[in-house]
Amino acid sequence: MAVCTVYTTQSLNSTFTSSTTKSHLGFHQKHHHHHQLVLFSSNGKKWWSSKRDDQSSVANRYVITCSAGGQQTVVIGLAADSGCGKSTFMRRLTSVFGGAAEPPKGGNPDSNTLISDTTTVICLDDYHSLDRTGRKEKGVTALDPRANDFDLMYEQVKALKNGVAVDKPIYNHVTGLLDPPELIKPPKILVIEGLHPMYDSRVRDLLDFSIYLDISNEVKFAWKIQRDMAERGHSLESIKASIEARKPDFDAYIDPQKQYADAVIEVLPTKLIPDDNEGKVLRVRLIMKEGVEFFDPVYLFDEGSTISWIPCGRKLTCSYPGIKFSYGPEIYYGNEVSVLEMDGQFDRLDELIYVESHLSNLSTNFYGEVTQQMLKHADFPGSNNGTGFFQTIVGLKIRDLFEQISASKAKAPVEAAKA
Ligand SMILES: Nc1ncnc2c1ncn2[C@@H]1O[C@H](COP(=O)(O)OP(=O)(O)OP(=O)(O)O)[C@@H](O)[C@H]1O
Ligand SMILES: O=C(CO)[C@H](O)[C@H](O)COP(=O)(O)O
Repeated sequence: MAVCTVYTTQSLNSTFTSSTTKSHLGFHQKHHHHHQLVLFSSNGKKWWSSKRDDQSSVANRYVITCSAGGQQTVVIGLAADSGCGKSTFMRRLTSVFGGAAEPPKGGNPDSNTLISDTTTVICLDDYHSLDRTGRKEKGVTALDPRANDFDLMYEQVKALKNGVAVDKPIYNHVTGLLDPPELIKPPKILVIEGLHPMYDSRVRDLLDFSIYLDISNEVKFAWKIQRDMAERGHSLESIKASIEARKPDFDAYIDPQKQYADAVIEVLPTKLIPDDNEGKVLRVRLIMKEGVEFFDPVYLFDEGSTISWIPCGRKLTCSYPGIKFSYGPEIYYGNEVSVLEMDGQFDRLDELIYVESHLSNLSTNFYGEVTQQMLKHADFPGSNNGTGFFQTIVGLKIRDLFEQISASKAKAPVEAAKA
């Protein structure tokens, strides 16, 4: 991997590691008078230079192309409304790769970024262009595209995908302000999580795989109450008001992204208890798009058939209201999908191996890996139902996708380094 250092003609600005053929660096600097940027390799040789892109809406933006050879970052998008389980999902995903995910060492304590050996998770809230006061003054919510900088999001995700580090802004959820940027180096896997990973078509096209967590209104409300009332001391009225205030923009800008997702985890109230309004028992559907490169949907018993399965009995302990699985082909937003559904909850996680052994295409490295992951994180929310089960399965599919993409890149001829 080649190491490049970026200088302007005047002063040193940032260092980045490049591991790509054809990297593009979107460079953003506020106080800069010279209009040329020169990129040097680690041995001091001039690598490439670029004039300022005066057509760009962002001041002093430079686009640099350099050749260095090597592997690309795999980019995963995870979309969901706030409080819908993205952080929990991320913890399950990074655990599949081993090693803990932590905020950047020695950086801003309010950073939203999580880094582990293989993955870096960035939160798209960091691309809010309006801070809390700005949004209030303009009367827009954070879900409104006008409160977000999609140009910068696109430039930076593209740069990272091409192996170039970026100075990413930080939205501080404690103060509601935009903090000074943090350096993000290109990881093996970049996860962009937040409200709008699939909203802008340019960003969407950079994604190697996309996931939408679709939590039905009833369930979202139950979770919000549990967290914001119990853990954050909010009143029931204020929680209701905040959900209502967000709903029009959620419906307009967030929800439509699910049509683009390669996998959707849909969380609904159970059908096993008539007129249930407690929201404790869940019916969860894993909707998997057919024909996605490097992604083979999971199936139950027989691929492409329609199956209904009640596994409760001798090998799986079920208390009221039991567990019901379904599987089959469907059409979702005009696309062919396979849907695996689980209604109900597990009593004993160790018995999950019985269910796991009836599923195929799980992309496990060994027999029982899903069950092992579930047991490892038994204390995470959703571990006794389809939310945790399907999140774990999607985590394994992402690992498989990453391995397949890496293997296909390794086979491709490597372009010679330019320096
Ligand atoms: N699968 C689940 N089952 C039950 N409750 C859940 C589940 N996932 C999340 N929750 C509830 O929702 C809360 C928020 O979860 P999490 O922090 O993972 O969401 P988030 O989308 O990252 O939230 P935010 O964007 O606000 O940080 C949890 O504290 C928990 O109360
Ligand atoms: O929808 C959200 C995504 O997390 C937040 O509400 C948004 O980022 C604004 O944050 P805050 O409420 O802390 O100002």
